[in-house]
Amino acid sequence: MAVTDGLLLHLSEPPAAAAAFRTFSRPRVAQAKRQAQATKRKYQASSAVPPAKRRSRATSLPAKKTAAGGPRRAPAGRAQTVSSPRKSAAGGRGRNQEQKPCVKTSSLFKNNPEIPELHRPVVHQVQEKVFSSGTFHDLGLHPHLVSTINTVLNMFTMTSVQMHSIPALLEGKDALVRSQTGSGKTLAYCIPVVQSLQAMKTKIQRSDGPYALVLVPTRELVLQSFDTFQKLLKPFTWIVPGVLMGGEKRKSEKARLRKGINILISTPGRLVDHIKSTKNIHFSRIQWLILDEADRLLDLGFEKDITAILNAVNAEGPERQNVLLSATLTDGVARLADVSLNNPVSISVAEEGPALSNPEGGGALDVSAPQTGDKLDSFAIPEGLDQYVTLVPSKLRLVSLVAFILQKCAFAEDQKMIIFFPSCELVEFYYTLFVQTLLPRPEALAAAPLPPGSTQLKFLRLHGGLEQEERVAVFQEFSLSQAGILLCTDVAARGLDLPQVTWIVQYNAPSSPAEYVHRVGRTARIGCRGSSLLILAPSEAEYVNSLASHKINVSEIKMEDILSVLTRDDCFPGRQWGKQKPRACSPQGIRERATVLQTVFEDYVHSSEETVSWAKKALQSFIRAYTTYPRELKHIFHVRLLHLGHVAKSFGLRDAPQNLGVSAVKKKKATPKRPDLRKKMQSKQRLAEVLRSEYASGMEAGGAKVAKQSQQAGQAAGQAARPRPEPGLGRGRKQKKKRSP
Ligand SMILES: Nc1ncnc2c1ncn2[C@@H]1O[C@H](COP(=O)(O)OP(=O)(O)OP(=O)(O)O)[C@@H](O)[C@H]1O
Repeated sequence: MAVTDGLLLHLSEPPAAAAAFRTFSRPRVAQAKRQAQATKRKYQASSAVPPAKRRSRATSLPAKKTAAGGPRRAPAGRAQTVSSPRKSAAGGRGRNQEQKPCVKTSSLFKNNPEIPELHRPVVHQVQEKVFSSGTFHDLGLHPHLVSTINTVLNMFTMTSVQMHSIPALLEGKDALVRSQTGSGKTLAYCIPVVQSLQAMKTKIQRSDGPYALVLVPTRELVLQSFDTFQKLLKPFTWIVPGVLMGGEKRKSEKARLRKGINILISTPGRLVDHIKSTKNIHFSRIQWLILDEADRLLDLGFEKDITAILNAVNAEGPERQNVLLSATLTDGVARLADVSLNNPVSISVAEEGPALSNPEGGGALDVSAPQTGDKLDSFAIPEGLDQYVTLVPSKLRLVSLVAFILQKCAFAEDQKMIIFFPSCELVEFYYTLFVQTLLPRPEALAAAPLPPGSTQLKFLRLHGGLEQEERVAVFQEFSLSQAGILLCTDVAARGLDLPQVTWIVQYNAPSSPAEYVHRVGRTARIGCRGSSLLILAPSEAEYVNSLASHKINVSEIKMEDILSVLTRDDCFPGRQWGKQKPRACSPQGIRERATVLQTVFEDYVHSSEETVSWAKKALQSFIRAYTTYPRELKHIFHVRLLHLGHVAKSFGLRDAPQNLGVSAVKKKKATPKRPDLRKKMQSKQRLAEVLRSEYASGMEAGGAKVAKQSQQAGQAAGQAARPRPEPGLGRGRKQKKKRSP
């Protein structure tokens, strides 16, 4: 296994950060010449320090001793309580660095791969007009419902998707609804459901049980949809909405089901659990079946559960209306809908091309039979969304991310950023690392308050491995916050309506263009502006073309522009940057400070064996996630293309762990006779496992969920050869009496 270009420095004074600064500030004429000639970008130029191995022996000290001591800081607030290792370590905005006699730092800017020029094709994004010219008054709804929409929700004008969906659904049609993220699809189905149920001739009784069943992929979405129904139902108190979702006590859910729920909102896994184990659940009066985020619900991770639910509903239920909604209803879903819905209308607000004609009508409406083909492969992107990509060598990924956080959140007020990671373990790792190294201790803050114009960073994290209570608390805290940085998995990618998010950062590329669209769709909602940044390694640059083939346009931000914030002395208050001032914004100054920052992370990670092994596990999780990219993206994201030593740097590890790649290789050797089939199965199985664990029903026992999940994920590869369950909807359709999606 390749080892990173480690560099050992023996220093008594000044402290570690300053030491790194000095090391990297030597004049390098030869190098400058090389730089001028090279086709490489200037930030990849090597440092002229001697190779690590030549210098290391005499100066090496065990990593543990090199870490700065100091009292441990109690993290502020509930959401910052973490279970990860938290030994005293270097770092922390404001932490004293003076104790460090010796530090091993690394040449971040050496031996990096060339950053290619990004020739991105310019494509015309599909766009939609968010608002229509119609008002809720125009729909002929119950006057109390209209006044609730106006006074409680403070909404008057309909969005385009609402203007077209609500009348169609009120006419009793099945529908496939596709419109961009943040365009108001939730109300597009909630309003017709409430209008139709309140108008029933025989007044609904609570004990009647469910009339409407709404399925969504995550618990947060359950709560969000429930909240909307609750508000709309204010004047119609006899109609009772209720939720079933993982993480809650099954007993109390059973009691609620016994009392009666008329509009039942649930995640698939939890509902299946109740179908199997609860006597009081029945679907004999179901009139509405809504699948929000339908493409996610119908894909690999949920097939089985949805099949079980459809079988249960079809067995009992009368004729009902079915509605599928998503910003990314794909070809497969449309075909499926074509054969399984009853004469459905397809409502799509999207319009091809840059200009929006038909401003009066609320965007081009396509109410037709479900479409297939190219049109469905291109997803509408909110007009107010500015999308960026940056190419960053693996070694520099961590410092670049942190520089970006500092640039966007430390010097501007009211910045809300969501950062997507590929697994729970990665979220936990970076969350703890950032809380431990980037936040000032309270006593440091008291002694030296933040410089004027800079903002205290606040980190939160959300993923499927957290206890339900904490998930709800984090979701609410981030929703209500004016500012903050939410580190999360794709559990937050779908449907979440978190107000005023200004930046979406993707630390890894998502596994499909649809997931990309949903992730970036957490900002620029309902006509607002927002921005997104996708971080790619140089070897992953081609992903930009893949996005372009789905009509997604991204502009490049150069890594050096991101790193340049580090030359601000106030960007990392309390940190000793060294006695010399860096040459303002010079490439050399940027390199020095990036190295200082990297040293902070490496010191923390190498402060104990426990933290090292924790970082290794996070790295392992990253690699595991990397193997789950689908076949069509494997030529871009293949684990063999990763330089593990360089990737290790982005986990604060100085060297690549020796045995990490081996497991993957070993598994390949245990190949059955059909490698083509086996490979396909393996990656699909892994993806399914990841999805299942991420969107789990929450029925598993409480306790150390994060640890349990990582263990499960660890087993996923071992289960790779297990046959995939039968595709659920096909089976469901055969067994169904009438119609089902
Ligand atoms: N007619 C309207 N006028 C003003 N605001 C609205 C209107 N309809 C919905 N909204 C608001 O727009 C935001 C986005 O709505 P919603 O979450 O339903 O979008 P969505 O299309 O379901 O997005 P996603 O595809 O991401 O799930 C919400 O805050 C909602 O309250």
